[in-house]
Amino acid sequence: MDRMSKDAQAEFETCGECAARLHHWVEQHKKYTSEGKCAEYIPALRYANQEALGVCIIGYDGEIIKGGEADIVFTMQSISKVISFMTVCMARGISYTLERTDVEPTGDPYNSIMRLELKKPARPFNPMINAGAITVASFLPGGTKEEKFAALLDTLEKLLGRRPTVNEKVYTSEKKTAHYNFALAHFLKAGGYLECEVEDAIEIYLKQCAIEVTVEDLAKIGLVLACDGFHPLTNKRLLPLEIARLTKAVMLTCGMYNASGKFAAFVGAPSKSGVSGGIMTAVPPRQHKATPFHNGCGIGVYSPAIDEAGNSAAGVKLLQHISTKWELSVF
Ligand SMILES: NC(=O)CC[C@H](N)C(=O)O
Repeated sequence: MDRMSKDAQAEFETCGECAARLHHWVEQHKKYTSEGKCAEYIPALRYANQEALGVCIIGYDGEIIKGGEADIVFTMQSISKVISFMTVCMARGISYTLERTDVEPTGDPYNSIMRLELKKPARPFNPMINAGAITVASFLPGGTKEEKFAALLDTLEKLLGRRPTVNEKVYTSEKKTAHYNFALAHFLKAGGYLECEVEDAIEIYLKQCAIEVTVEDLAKIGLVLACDGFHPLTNKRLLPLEIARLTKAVMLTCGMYNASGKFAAFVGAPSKSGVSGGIMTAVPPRQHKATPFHNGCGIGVYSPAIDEAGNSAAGVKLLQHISTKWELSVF
């Protein structure tokens, strides 16, 4: 018999009830946007609506629910690191990729340069921090920066069913102020961890950060990861099983930067955030058959006011609430 507590049974809801509940939770959590601030170091991001909060959940059977400002288009920023990592793993193999970036959490801010100096050889700690992501971007398959970036778009097109666009304004605005990222790239180049020139690696990396998505797009990718790379609605395998698993492990341990431990403890689902305020979450199937989305789901959240670690302030709080109520934790 399923492990079905009375509480869990009481929580059983139809999709319509879930949607109503989600809508209510979004309204309740809007107040937490005041605990964060829009990223200002990328000039174009500071004009986002600081009070926005939107969410989309897509379940295994294609059921989709949304709440709040769910139609806003925003840039992926660091969430794109998941896509580039998977693309390089698929094109070049897992061991080749892991020789160039480890999968260990750092506990440092995402743009920290410190460990590239402290450890020799200066292999980046993981692909979810900027150092690792710039290395990974340089190793995307292709002989030119255009081919490399196209390879990343190919993966996204497979996952989303459309080829996403780049927000040129965000890209050029970040490029002007990307001093940290250039510094990281020079260190990486000196240590032999870039396949292309510094300028090209930064161009690919910043362009991937400026790819435009919605919360529904993030939920779609989250769902495929939740299902170990298999798309439950089209019955197609989009990512190899071992790459989907590896990616989820890296998301869980490193995806929320130096708040990854707390996020694992209180939300407990592989997730990746970006400084524009997006969070992509993959919720694998769970034992508690009486809870909504127990067959797994993908979640996309957007709320641009971010906390000190660079994670969406209200987004994290909302995910924590949903996880507690619907038992989303993998632990
Ligand atoms: N945390 C993030 O989303 C960082 C991405 C951003 N483009 C940067 O490199 O700084």
